[in-house]
Order: sequence, then C-alpha cells, then structure tokens
Amino acid sequence: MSTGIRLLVGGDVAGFEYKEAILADLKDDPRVASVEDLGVPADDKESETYGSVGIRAAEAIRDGKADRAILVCGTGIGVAIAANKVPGIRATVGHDSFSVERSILSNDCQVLTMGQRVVGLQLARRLASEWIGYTFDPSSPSKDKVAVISAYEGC
Ligand SMILES: O=C[C@H](O)[C@H](O)COP(=O)(O)O
Repeated sequence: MSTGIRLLVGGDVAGFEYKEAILADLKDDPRVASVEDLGVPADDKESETYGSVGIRAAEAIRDGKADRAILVCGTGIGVAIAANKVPGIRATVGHDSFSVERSILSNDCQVLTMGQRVVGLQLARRLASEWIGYTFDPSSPSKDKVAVISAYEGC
C-alpha cells in the first residue's frame, strides 16, 4: 500500500478488545495517514450493535471520508453484512493470509472484518497489518470481475 491510507476501525462489544489493539497498532504504522475510531467506546460498549457500526464505516468510505476500514465483531460476519449493504462497498471476513491478500488483489475490498471469537489476537493484528500493505491493481484482469458487481449496484 502506498503511504497515506486513511483508515477507520470499529466494532461491537464482542470485538472491542481486538478493535482497540488494532487501533493502537495502526496509530504507530508509518503507512497510515490517519486512523479514526468509530467505536464502540470503552465507556459505553453496548451503545451500538454491529449493524450500525458497519453501516457507518461503509458510508464514510462511500462518502470519501476514509479509504478503508477494519471492523471487528464476534465473528466478523455481522459487520461485513452491514457494510456490504452500502452500495459500492465490498467487505469481507478475512481470517487467513491468503484471503486477506486476495480481498484486495482480486476483490478490491475496502473493508476487512474479523471475529474476536474466531481467531487469536496476534493473528488478527498480523492480518490487519498485512491487509493495509496490499493495493488493488486497476490494470489487472480482476478489474473487470469487480466491475460486474459495481455495474449491478450502479456504482
Ligand atoms: O455477527 C455478529 C457478531 O458476531 C456479534 O458480535 C455477536 O452477535 P450475537 O451476540 O448475536 O451472537
């Protein structure tokens, strides 16, 4: 990934500890231009569920306020489903290095999600770091495949 990526992190109560750890890592990462915490906050972890956090992150990316988001819930599934409801946003669960790589190089995903109840913390942190290191190649054959989805959405 080129320097200057603008990131969001977020999640629900079930992903709070991982979200906080990944947020801390990203704040120290020289590849990151900015990172914003969308919550849930430490003092009100039940304030939102995965649906609203996922949608809010995706809308911010859609609106050009950030480039990508890393979201954590219990499984990664809920935040992915929510983010994918926003037209133009491609979100996926990624719990292994190959999927995390392909989520960018094949699918040009703007959102990576993970599950705090599924993988270990150190793996989640490593996958987050790997993910921001990938950049989609718009001259690759994958571009036309992603375009099929975008055309359906009208994006
Ligand atoms: O996808 C949903 C998440 O895993 C969420 O954090 C937990 O949801 P639950 O409490 O309904 O299992």
